[in-house]
Amino acid sequence: MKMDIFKEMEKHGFEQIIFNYDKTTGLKAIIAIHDTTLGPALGGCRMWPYETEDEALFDAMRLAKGMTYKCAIADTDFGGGKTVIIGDPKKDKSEGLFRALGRFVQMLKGRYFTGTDLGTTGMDFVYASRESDYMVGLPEEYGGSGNSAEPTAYGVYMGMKAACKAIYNDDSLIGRKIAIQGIGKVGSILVDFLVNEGVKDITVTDISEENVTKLLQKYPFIKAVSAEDIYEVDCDIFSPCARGGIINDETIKKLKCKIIAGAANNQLLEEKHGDMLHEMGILYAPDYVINAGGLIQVADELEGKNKEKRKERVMKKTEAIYNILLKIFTISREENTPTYKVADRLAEDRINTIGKMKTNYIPK
Ligand SMILES: NC(=O)c1ccc[n+]([C@@H]2O[C@H](COP(=O)([O-])OP(=O)(O)OC[C@H]3O[C@@H](n4cnc5c(N)ncnc54)[C@H](O)[C@@H]3O)[C@@H](O)[C@H]2O)c1
Repeated sequence: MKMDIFKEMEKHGFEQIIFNYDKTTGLKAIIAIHDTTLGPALGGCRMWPYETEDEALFDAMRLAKGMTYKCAIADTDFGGGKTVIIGDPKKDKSEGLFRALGRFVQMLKGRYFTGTDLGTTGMDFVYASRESDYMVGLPEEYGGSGNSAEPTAYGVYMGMKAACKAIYNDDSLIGRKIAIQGIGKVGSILVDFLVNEGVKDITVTDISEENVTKLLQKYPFIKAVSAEDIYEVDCDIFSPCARGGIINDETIKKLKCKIIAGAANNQLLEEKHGDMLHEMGILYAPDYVINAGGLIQVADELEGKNKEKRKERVMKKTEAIYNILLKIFTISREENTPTYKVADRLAEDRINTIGKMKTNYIPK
């Protein structure tokens, strides 16, 4: 069935969707701009061999809307946007393709900033930045803020502490049992933070044996289980740091944790799974709140403040995830409402308040 684009835009409050085709390179890219009430739209560029155009458009829209909420709750002055390139990142990349993308983004004159996401790398955007002033998250040697995994992992670590504060009235993680799904860029740094605090009972899984071996060489006391067994690990905190959609009808029955706090985007397959977690008494740290560390770094890069102090400043801002989550957990308990719904409401409240405030007339 073909998607009714304007109906979907109306339903989800979209401002603009741009279809970009470059005759020379064959670039096919969709830029979705969801909401720019707080400021220019911000959101990465994904490259994926989508089977249909509808699938690509749906992904761009879903991710762009998610960015609006993420930017709002993380206290940044940016809106939500996303780009998807239809193509195979292993075969279809070229200098021309990304420079063509850069030119299309440049045409938007700063309404939208983009950078890496699934299937794209910092170097792709070094090409794009030759044609555009609106690329972010470039490698540090090219003046960008570089890898965002560290602030993301730090935010997840702070989020775990906030969740323990809410449940045990103690934010120390020492003595807690923690199970981590995915020990890639974010998961492996998260382990460093945990070990550094003194957490001993850590169980991990990864479909990459190489990643598991590397981590166990570094920390021989860590346990590893198969990818299927991670859900059933008896733990205080389950931390999804691999892929989305992993809280679903199948896995939810297996969970033995009290808290879900991880970096993966779109952890709930459907909203109903957030309701189910709430009913089961499992405290869910909404994904776009707890994993906002990377976004906070990119937003800081765009604000263009003193580069030398960037890391310090970004980590400090990321620490605020602790307080935002505590607020969400408190409201959720007081109003008996699932945490994901509370997070959405707080994000919408901020957009509405700042949006209305901006209507006050200032003479030129
Ligand atoms: N990197 C960031 O700054 C950032 C920011 C926000 C959100 N995220 C999200 O966090 C998650 C992790 O990001 P990353 O940068 O560490 O990615 P990554 O690709 O470096 O790591 C993901 C790891 O998960 C493993 N994995 C994949 N499927 C698995 C499965 N079914 N079971 C077990 N392991 C599996 C992979 O082998 C890999 O090691 C992703 O969902 C990403 O979208 C990342």
